[in-house]
Amino acid sequence: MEPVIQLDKVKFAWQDKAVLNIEHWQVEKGQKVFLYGPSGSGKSTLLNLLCGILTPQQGSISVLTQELTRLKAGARDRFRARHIGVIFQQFNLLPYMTVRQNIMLAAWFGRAESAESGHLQQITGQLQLSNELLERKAGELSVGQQQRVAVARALLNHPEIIIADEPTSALDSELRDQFVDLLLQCCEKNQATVVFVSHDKTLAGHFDQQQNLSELNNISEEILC
Ligand SMILES: Nc1ncnc2c1ncn2[C@@H]1O[C@H](COP(=O)(O)OP(=O)(O)OP(=O)(O)O)[C@@H](O)[C@H]1O
Repeated sequence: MEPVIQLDKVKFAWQDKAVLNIEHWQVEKGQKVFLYGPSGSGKSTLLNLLCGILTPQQGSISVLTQELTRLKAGARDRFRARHIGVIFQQFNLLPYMTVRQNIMLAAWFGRAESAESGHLQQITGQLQLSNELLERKAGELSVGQQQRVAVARALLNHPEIIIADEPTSALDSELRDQFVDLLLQCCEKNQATVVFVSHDKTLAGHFDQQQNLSELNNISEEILC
């Protein structure tokens, strides 16, 4: 199996506070990884490193065989736009824009075919987003609808990797399970590898691999807290 994400000897500190020290970690193509750990253990920091939003002070982060630490900030942004779909905790939708406009924002930096309307229809169909809903302002949607829009935007460029940071925390447990099922089904159809972060260990069973960040990270929890 080929790794789509590989970290070696990665060290990251916020100012002088060490947060991550990871000897080796890899995620293989098509894997659906549930990454968990206590609050403050560095989950969001790790996701930001995988996306190239942050860079480590030491070590190597290879994504789809591209060494991210060798790219300048602009090149990392372009790489993320083409290859990684990110779903943020707060969804980051623009409330005054329509659902269609919010989703199509991803096409701006992405692949040319993402801007084709047939492609948009295919993604919105998978996520049960109706044509009527596409024309509504994002700020008028329920949390569950916003979540599906955030997934549609993340999938629009057919990314090889989906990274999701606690996207279920605002939902009750039944909706949470439904959302994770739908997300994983869509990722499967699009053959995307998934790294999903959550505190909520009841979701772990949906995934084929569980990774406790505290076991991966060679920094003691007393230092982190
Ligand atoms: N922008 C920042 N500046 C300084 N320190 C930061 C910053 N962001 C995070 N940290 C610190 O880094 C550590 C890890 O934070 P991080 O947000 O990655 O943890 P987390 O596991 O995602 O937490 P949570 O589950 O609560 O979201 C914490 O000690 C936090 O205070």
